[in-house]
Amino acid sequence: MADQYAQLREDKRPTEIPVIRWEEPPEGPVLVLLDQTRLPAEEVELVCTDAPALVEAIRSLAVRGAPLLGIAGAYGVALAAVRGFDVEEAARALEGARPTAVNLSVGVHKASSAYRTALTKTGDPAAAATAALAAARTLHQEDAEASARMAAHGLTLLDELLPGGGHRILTHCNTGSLVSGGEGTALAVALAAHRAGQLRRLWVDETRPLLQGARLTAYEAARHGMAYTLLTDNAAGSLFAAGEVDAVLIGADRIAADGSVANKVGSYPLAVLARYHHVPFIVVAPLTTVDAQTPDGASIEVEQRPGFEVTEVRAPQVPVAGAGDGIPVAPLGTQAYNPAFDVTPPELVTAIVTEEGAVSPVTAGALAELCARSGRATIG
Ligand SMILES: CSC[C@@H](O)[C@@H](O)C(=O)COP(=O)(O)O
Repeated sequence: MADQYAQLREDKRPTEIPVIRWEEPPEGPVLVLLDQTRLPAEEVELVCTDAPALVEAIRSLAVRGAPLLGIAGAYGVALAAVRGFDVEEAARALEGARPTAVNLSVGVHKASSAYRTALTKTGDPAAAATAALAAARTLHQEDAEASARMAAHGLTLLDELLPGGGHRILTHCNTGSLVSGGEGTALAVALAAHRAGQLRRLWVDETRPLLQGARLTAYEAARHGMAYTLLTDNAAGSLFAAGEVDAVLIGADRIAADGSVANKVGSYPLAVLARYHHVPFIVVAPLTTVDAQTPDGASIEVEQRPGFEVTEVRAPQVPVAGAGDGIPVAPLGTQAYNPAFDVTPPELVTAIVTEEGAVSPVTAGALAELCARSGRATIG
């Protein structure tokens, strides 16, 4: 037990982290996921043979983070199609697995509409399943490309906003390779700054209650050799007050048409702190995260998670299970408030960086224009 993290301290493993892949063993196609609930203690893979297994993996956060949820949702539809299950039923279950990240429904819709179109055209379920899988693969590839472009645009923006270099960047939750077909969103920008010799320090919020910052972002930062320091979420205020933060970089689960940003709970307080301390607050997200159908922040559904995630703690090496399986840190029967996300209004966001460039200041019109320019005329 004492030395289970030794390898992580001296991490020399490749920086690329395989988080999701489609495999076709003789027993039939499967979706293989890196189980993120077990990180950083161990790298364990989960093999999904049907959509219900994937729905469970999504709910338990074995697979998580907005862009990856989209990719997983698309592969989940393909899995149901290839294995001959009811595709519409699988699509509904996958889409409903978590409510806030719009990418999940985008991914599910892309694969299921490819399936329906091919089925109408050919009448052949096998050809339709092939089309659904192709749509999932395309989304996976497009996300990798978007990730690289966001990193480049984000780095340019940082250079403009902070011309002196030597950035000290604060980030929240996990937004790297673990959530993406590529190197992620906000963390991809920090990584680009690191590679350019511009990152002095990555401040990593631990991100209570499920510790995506401590378990996952620190894990990724260590693998990349970034200079990082972990802090408790409530230490951020004193860090700003000490003048130690040059910029905040976060991802997003859903961006409403007015530019309101839903992201991991704790993002909004960081935006307030950043405004008070005159520090840029930058959101990095692919255009698949912009949701034209949701007009404003108040219309975003925020996922409420079970109270035991707050009233108990558990070690990452213990598989996630239900209430009562962790170590209690509150009296039995304590009620917990456990929203998974919060919403930051557009006026607190300095810029939204997408694969098509940055929007700053953040307005409904500027976002709509960016989406229209990219061919995603879904806004408005
Ligand atoms: C690019 S990732 C952006 C968000 O999905 C990320 O910051 C986040 O909040 C993830 O939450 P999670 O509950 O771990 O899925």
